[in-house]
Amino acid sequence: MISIRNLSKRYQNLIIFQNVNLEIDRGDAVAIIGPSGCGKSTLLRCINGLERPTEGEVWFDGMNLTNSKASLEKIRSRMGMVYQSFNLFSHLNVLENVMMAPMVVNHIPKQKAAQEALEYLKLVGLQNRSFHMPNQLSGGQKQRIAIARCLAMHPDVILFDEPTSALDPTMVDEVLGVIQRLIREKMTCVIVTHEMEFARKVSNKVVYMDEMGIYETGTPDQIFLSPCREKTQAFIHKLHVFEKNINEYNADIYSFMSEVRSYCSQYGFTSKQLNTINLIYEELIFPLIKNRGSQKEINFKLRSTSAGEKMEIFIADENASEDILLSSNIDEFGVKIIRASARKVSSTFIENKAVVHIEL
Ligand SMILES: Nc1ncnc2c1ncn2[C@@H]1O[C@H](COP(=O)(O)OP(=O)(O)OP(=O)(O)O)[C@@H](O)[C@H]1O
Repeated sequence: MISIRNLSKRYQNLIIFQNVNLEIDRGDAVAIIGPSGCGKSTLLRCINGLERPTEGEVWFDGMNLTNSKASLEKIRSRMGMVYQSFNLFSHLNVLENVMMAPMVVNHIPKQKAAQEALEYLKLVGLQNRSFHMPNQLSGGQKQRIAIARCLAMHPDVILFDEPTSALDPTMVDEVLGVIQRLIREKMTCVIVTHEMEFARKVSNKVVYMDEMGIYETGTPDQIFLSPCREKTQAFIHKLHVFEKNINEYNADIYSFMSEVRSYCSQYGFTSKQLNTINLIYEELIFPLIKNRGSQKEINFKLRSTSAGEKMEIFIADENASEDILLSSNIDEFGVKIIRASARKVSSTFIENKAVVHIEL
């Protein structure tokens, strides 16, 4: 239905995303998630032609939207958009807000437009507010009116741009409930959202954006239960990371431990865990650096979940083979103490680097 091909967007020298490819089929509910500022809303605006992509194409039912000959107005009427900020006409009542576009754009006679508008207001549970003005409604009600207004144009797909971000938390569910109903009724929906639980529950495709593009896509189970890539994992599990490249010039245990200590106190590490990190530095990292005899670095990464239930260390060395990291180059006794202090120690090879993984 919608095919996004090699789409890129830049503002002057600022690359927002590049080489985005995505297929959206009829009946899909696609959730677009990712950190703030990664370009989710910009991608949505490029899909419906509100924003012109720098490169690439968006195809909608066989029509190339990026081709200037395409009638954007005609296409937009089949592609509804619901914004964070509702965008209702403040001088029109609820019914008139919903009737407006069908009458003006599709030339539907007034009586028929009113009849249909009432149906859609009923669908979003607000038929008894038809003659209210927007300023008499709560945020959640305004957003449901915005959805009714969108439905009145009989769109083939609805793009939701953070539909609940501007709402008081008590009103989020009433709006998500309406969207969920549309999805159940097989309306094709693309939803940019920060509501992870909702995305997981209602979508059939999840797109995680990061690093100037689509970083990982999958089913909700793939993305939320077992994401493959590191940044997706960090985002989903709300991981905090402390990272440092250590070489022979900055291998100073006092400054290293002072940085680690301030990170650890922020994220609730125990003093026993802190002692283990100190030990790891002395018995594992420092001997490795000493034996390096070059300017090569060792990457140290401390990672923890926000709830503090998992705390891990990754030590990556691109020069060492897997076994060297944990045996021959370093003092066996030191490794034994580390093993005794940590929950789990293992080593693997990732992207040509030997990596020791220690769970504290
Ligand atoms: N007209 C513009 N000119 C320059 N930069 C822009 C413009 N519009 C957006 N940006 C930048 O593009 C980046 C992506 O913005 P966008 O709103 O698409 O991100 P987002 O992922 O939807 O963020 P959020 O989740 O916070 O809404 C941001 O850094 C933003 O500042």
